[in-house]
Amino acid sequence: MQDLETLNRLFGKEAQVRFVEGQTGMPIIEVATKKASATIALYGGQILSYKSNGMEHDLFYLSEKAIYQQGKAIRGGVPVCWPWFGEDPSKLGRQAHGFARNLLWNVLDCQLHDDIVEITLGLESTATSKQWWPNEFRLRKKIVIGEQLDIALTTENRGEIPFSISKALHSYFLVGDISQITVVGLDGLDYLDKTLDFSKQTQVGDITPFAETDRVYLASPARVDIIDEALKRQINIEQSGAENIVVWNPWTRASLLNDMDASDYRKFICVETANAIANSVIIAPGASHQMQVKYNVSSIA
Ligand SMILES: O=P(O)(O)OC[C@H]1O[C@@H](O)[C@H](O)[C@@H](O)[C@@H]1O
Repeated sequence: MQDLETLNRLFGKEAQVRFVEGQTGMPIIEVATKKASATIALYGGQILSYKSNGMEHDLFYLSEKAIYQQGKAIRGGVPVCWPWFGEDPSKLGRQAHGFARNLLWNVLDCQLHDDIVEITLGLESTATSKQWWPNEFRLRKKIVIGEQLDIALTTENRGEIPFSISKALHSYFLVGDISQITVVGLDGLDYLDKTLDFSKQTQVGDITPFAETDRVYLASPARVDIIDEALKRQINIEQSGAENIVVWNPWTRASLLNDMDASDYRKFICVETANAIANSVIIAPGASHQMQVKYNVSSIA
C-alpha cells in the first residue's frame, strides 16, 4: 500500500491536491482548486464528493451512515461496479456489483494544469482478486476535476483468454427532494424492470420516481439530464462506451439498508452509466474497453 507521505511526495500539489487520512484511517485525496473541490477514496477508487466553484450543493449524495470498512462498499458518491454489475452472474455467492469497489486502488498519476486536476487510479489482478475472478486484468480510472467532472474507466485484458465483464459508474446524485426531480432523455426506451422480475417495459414520458425504481434502460442515449426543481439545478450526464443507463432509488426499502437513513431515499437518485446484463462486453487478450462519462451542472430559474 502507498503510504500518505509517499503519495504526497509523488503526487501531491501543495494545497490543491493532498493525500490525507479519511474515515477509519482510509486514504483520501482532497482536491481544492479555483475551479472545483472533490474528495476521492483510494478504497474503491471512489469519488465521494465534487463541487465546481459556484455550486451551492455537492453533486453527490454520501450517506452519513456510510460504512468505511474493508469488504463493504461506501454508500454514496460514485462506486465502481466491476467486473460484474448486480448480483453474481455465475451465482457463486460472490459480492454484488463485483469487487472493484471493495479493494484499495493505486495512484498512478496526478497532473495539475490551469486549475484542472487529472488523477489516474489503477487496480490490477492479484492473488486476492483471483479468489473471486481468475482473469488477468488492468483497470484504469482517469478522473478529470475542473468546471465539469469527467471519468474514464478502461479495462485491459492482460491474460491469454478472452473475458466478459459488466460494469457501472454507480453515481448517487444529491437531489433536493426526490418528488421534485425529473430524469429526462429516456422516453420511449425499453428497460428491464428489476422490481418486476426483470420484465421488459417501455418508458412513457420522463421519470419522477414515486416508488421503488430499479431499471436497466436498453440502447441508452448519449445524454440524460436530471432536472431538480428543489435545488434549482440541472445535472447533465453525457456518456460514451456504455450501452445502458440504470435508474435506481430504493424508496422505502432504504429502511432495510444498514448504511442509509430510512428517509434518505428522498435525497438521491442513482443514474448509472453501465454495460449490464446482455450488454456485457467481451474483451480479447491484449485488448481494452473504455466507458466514459461527463457530469455538468447548471442553475435553472
Ligand atoms: O446495495 P448495493 O449492492 O450497493 O446495490 C444498490 C443497487 O444498485 C443498483 O445499481 C441496482 O440496480 C439495485 O438492484 C441495487 O439494489
